[in-house]
Amino acid sequence: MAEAKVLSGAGLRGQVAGQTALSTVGQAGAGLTYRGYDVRELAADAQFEEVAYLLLYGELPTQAELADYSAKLAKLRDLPQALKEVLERIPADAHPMDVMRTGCSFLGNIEPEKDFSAQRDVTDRLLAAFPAIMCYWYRFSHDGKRIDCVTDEPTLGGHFLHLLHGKTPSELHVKVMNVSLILYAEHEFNASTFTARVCASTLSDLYSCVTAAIGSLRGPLHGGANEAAMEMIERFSSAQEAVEGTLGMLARKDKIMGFGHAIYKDSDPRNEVIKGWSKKLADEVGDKVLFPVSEAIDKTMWEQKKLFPNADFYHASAYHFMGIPTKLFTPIFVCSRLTGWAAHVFEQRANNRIIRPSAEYTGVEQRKFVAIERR
Ligand SMILES: CC(=O)SCCNC(=O)CCNC(=O)[C@H](O)C(C)(C)COP(=O)(O)OP(=O)(O)OC[C@H]1O[C@@H](n2cnc3c(N)ncnc32)[C@H](O)[C@@H]1OP(=O)(O)O
Ligand SMILES: O=C([O-])CC(=O)C(=O)O
Repeated sequence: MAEAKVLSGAGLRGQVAGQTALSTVGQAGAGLTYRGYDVRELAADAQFEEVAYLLLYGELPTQAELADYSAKLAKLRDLPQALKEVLERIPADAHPMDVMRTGCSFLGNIEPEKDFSAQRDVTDRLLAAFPAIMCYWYRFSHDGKRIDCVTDEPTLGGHFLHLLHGKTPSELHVKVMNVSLILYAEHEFNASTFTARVCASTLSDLYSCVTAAIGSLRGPLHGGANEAAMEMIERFSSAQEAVEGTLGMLARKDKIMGFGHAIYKDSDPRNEVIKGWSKKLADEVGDKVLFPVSEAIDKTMWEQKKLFPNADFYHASAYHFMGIPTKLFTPIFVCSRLTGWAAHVFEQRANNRIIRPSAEYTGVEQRKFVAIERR
């Protein structure tokens, strides 16, 4: 059974900043649960839409509820013309996380959350529209193509892959996208979720909370690590090179992206799941480099530093094997984590007090003002 990490020091580490009934992270036993369910069981047997429903509506749906929910999301996939026009103005070299931030924020202008009773409908709209926001911009700016934002794919993961590649995805790829969206959905008081809750605590609107959270997820110490991990893995052309390169990075005290965790002590339960799927995809494409390189880095990090891959590390190769461009990795995280962010906003609103911690002052003592001509 995994041991709990001793949490203390800067970054509010180990301090309880609020309550949640949504997930447990790093507790002995399961490691990660969503409303009491082990994430590994959800990833093995559930559909992402079921997990979204669980987080947003409180319980797993029945067959009929899931069918209604999936039909509701399918109807909300298309983008308003005004949003398409905004996306067309964003250059190809923009960062896709900035595109997601703008897309979310702009939708908040034209379809605002009028009052908090609309919070679930706004969330469902964003959940359905995010894949198209990402892919409409990507395909227009990179291929000069105005794609149809509606597909007949039954799942959000399949819908995303279809929009990106312009064709029906394979069953294996739909399965892996589904697993990935489940693994990334919720993670207690991580930096982006805490950002969303701070914003919610001022009684701001849901679009503002999500826009703020996207900004926090973008950084390489958080969601941006999946992209950064891919860039590192691609630098090596063999396992031997990867071992030498990793030793060099450690000697230079570089941060190795996709390793370590603020809460987990010796493993991230999401890693074994996505690593298994990455291996299946590696076999499917006949990969002889990326997966062995990833494993060599993984082994070296454990031997040298007792640092383990987090959820992001093997997501990099898994996404790559499905032909997803590296710069879209973190936006996929947004499509999934929206569910956790929104569920936390609902929780914060249901029992709110403005989040306003104190600071320890380290500046100069109080002193007399000196008029400008005497300075
Ligand atoms: C989905 C997610 O957001 S998962 C996180 C994704 N982020 C990454 O993968 C970025 C790389 N990892 C990191 O930067 C860190 O491990 C974080 C940000 C995830 C957690 O940070 P912390 O809670 O401060 O880490 P922790 O307290 O366990 O660090 C212990 C020591 O290991 C080092 N360390 C931790 N992770 C790494 C790493 N990936 N590479 C090299 N050294 C590391 C720290 O620098 C620290 O060393 P020190 O004591 O000499 O300062
Ligand atoms: O919990 C964290 O600090 C980061 C993380 O793994 C996540 O948000 O999924």
